[in-house]
Amino acid sequence: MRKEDPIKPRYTMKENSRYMFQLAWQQRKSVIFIMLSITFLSVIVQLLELFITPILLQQIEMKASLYTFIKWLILFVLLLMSTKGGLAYLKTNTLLGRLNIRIYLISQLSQKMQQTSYPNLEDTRFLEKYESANYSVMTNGSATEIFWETMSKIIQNFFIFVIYLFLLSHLDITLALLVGVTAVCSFFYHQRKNKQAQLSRFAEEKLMKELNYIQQKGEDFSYAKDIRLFQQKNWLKEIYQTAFSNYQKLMLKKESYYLQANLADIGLNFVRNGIVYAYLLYLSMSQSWLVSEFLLYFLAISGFSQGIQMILTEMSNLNKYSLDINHLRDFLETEELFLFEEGKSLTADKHQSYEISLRGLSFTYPGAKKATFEDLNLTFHAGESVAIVGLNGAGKTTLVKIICGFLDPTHGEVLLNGINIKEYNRRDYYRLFSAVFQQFSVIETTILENITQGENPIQFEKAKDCIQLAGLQPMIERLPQGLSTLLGKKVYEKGIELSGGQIQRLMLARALYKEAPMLVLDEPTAALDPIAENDIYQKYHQLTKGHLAIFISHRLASTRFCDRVLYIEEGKVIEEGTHEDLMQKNGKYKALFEVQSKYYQEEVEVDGEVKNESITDA
Ligand SMILES: Nc1ncnc2c1ncn2[C@@H]1O[C@H](COP(=O)(O)OP(=O)(O)OP(=O)(O)O)[C@@H](O)[C@H]1O
Repeated sequence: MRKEDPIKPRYTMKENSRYMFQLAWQQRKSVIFIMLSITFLSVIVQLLELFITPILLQQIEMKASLYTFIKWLILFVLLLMSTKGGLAYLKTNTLLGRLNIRIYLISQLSQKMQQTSYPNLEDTRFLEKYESANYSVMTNGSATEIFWETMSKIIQNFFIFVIYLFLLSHLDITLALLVGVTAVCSFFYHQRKNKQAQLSRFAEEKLMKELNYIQQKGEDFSYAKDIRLFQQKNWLKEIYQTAFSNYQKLMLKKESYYLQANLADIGLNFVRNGIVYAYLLYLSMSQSWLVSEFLLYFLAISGFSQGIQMILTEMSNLNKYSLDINHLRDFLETEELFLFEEGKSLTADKHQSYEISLRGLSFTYPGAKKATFEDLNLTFHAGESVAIVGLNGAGKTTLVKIICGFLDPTHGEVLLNGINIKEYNRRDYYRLFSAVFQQFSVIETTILENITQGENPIQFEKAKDCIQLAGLQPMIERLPQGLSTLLGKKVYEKGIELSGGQIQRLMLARALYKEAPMLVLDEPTAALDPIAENDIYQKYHQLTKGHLAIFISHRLASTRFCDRVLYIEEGKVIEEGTHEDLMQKNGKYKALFEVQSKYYQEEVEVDGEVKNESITDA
C-alpha cells in the first residue's frame, strides 16, 4: 500500500514552475504574455481602487471646483472601465491557450500509456502513478491549468506588496512590520491545516477510483446482460453507497480542517486589524491628518496585509500544484523497461526468414510465488507453423506474450535469428508480428479503418482480399454502407454491433492486412462455429506457407494443419511432434484429442440435403 505522505518530490516548486513556462513557450507563447498582461492590469486596477476615494475626498477637503472634481471622477471611471474591460477580455482570451496546454499534456499521458513497455501496464505502482498524473490534468481547476492564475496572483501581489511597503514605510515602519508579522502567523497556521487536508488526498483518489469504476460498469453495455440476469442492481448500488459514504466521511474531515483554518484566520484578522487601526487612529490624531490622508493609509494597510497574505496563500497553492505537476512529470518520465528508439532498428520483410529461439527461459509474474516457466529451451523455425496446446493456465498465452516481446523473461533470452530481442527497438520488433489475441480491440470507426488501422493510402484490393479470406464478405455485402459501416454504438448512433464470431473474423482480416512476416493467433477461432473454424484453418494453412506461424487453440482440429504441436503443462513442453506423432505416442495430447473429437460432429447442408460429417475425419 502506498504511503499517505508523498516521498520527497523529484522536482522543486521552482523547477516545476520553469517546466510550465517552458511548456507554454513551446506550445502556446500567448499564455505567458496574457498572464503577464493580466498581472499588470490587475495591479493598475488595485492602485486605482486604492487612490480613487482618497483623491476625490481630498478634492472636497481642498474645496476644489466642481469642474476639477468631475474631471478627476471621469478620469478614474474611464481608467477603471478600460482596465477592467481589458482584464475581462484577457481573462476570456487566455482560457483557450491554457486549455490547449492541458490538452497537450493529456495527449502526452495518453501516448505514454499507449507506448509504454507492456509490463508497466500490469504493474500496480505504474497504474497508480497514472491515476495521480491524471489528477493534474483532469479539469479546468487542475494544477496544470490553474497554475497560470496562481502565478499571476503571486506576481501581482508581489508588486502590490512593494508599492504598499514603499507607501507605508514613509508613514511608520512599525506599522508595516506589525501587519507583516501577523499576516505571516496566520499564513503558517493555514499552511498546517492545509497540509492535514492534503494528507487525505490519496485516500480521496482511491475512493474516487472505486466510485468511477462502479459507475462505469453500471453503464457499460457489455455488462448490461449480466446486470439484469443476475440482478446485480442492488449489489452494485450497495458497493457504490459504501464507497460514497466513505468518500463523504473523508470530505467532511477535510472540510473541517479548512473550516478550522478559516476560523483562525478570522480571529487573527480581527485582532490584527484592531491593533493596527487603533495605532493608525492614534497617528492621525497626534499628527492632525486630513480624512483623505487617513483613508489612504487605512486602505493601504488593509491592501498591504491582504497582499502579504495573498502571496503566502498563493505560494502555498503553488506548492500544492507543484506536487501535482511532480506526479505528472514523474509518470511521463517513468523509465522504460524496453529499448525503443535507442535500440537497433529492424525492418519487417516478409521475404526474409525469421527464427525465434528461447534459451534457458524462465518467467515469473511479479508478485507470483511460482514461476510460469523454468529453464525452457525451444526453437520456432523459420517458415514452420506450430500449435501450442494445453489445459487452462498451462502458460500458452504467457509464452506468446514473451515471444511477441510484451514480456521479457525473468531469466534467459529470446533470440531473433540468434540476436537477443532486447537489443532491438521494441516497436520495430512488434512490426514483425501479425496477431489475433483473446481480447478484441475494435475501435468505434468504420469496418475498413478497423482492418487497415489508419494506413494511408488504404490498399483497397488488399483489404477486400483479407475480408474475403476472413470470411467477412457475406456479412459486409448485406450492409447498405458496406465497408464504410460504422461499428459500435457508443460514439455513433448509426453504428452496428457485431457478433463475437464476426468480430473474430474482423480481427483475422486485420491481422492478414498487416502482412507481417510472423503470425501469432491466440484462440483466434474460439467464437467461430466448427465449420467456419475448419474453413479458416485451411486458409491459414495456405496463407502462412513459408512464414513462421504460432497458433494457440483449444480446438485440437486446428493442430492437424500445423507442422509441429507443443503440448504444454505447468510451463513445460511435455509432448512435441506432428499431430500424427503425438497420436501415436498415446499420451496426454491423444487423450485430449479423443475427448474433443466426440463433439466434432457437424451438419453440412449440401444442395439442400443434410449430411453428417466429422471435421476431424475430413
Ligand atoms: N498478469 C498476470 N499476473 C500474474 N499471474 C498471471 C498473469 N497472467 C497469467 N497469470 C498466471 O500465469 C499462468 C499461465 O497463464 P496463461 O494465461 O499463460 O495460461 P493459458 O495456458 O493461456 O490459459 P488459458 O488456456 O486459460 O488461456 C496462470 O496460472 C495464470 O494465473
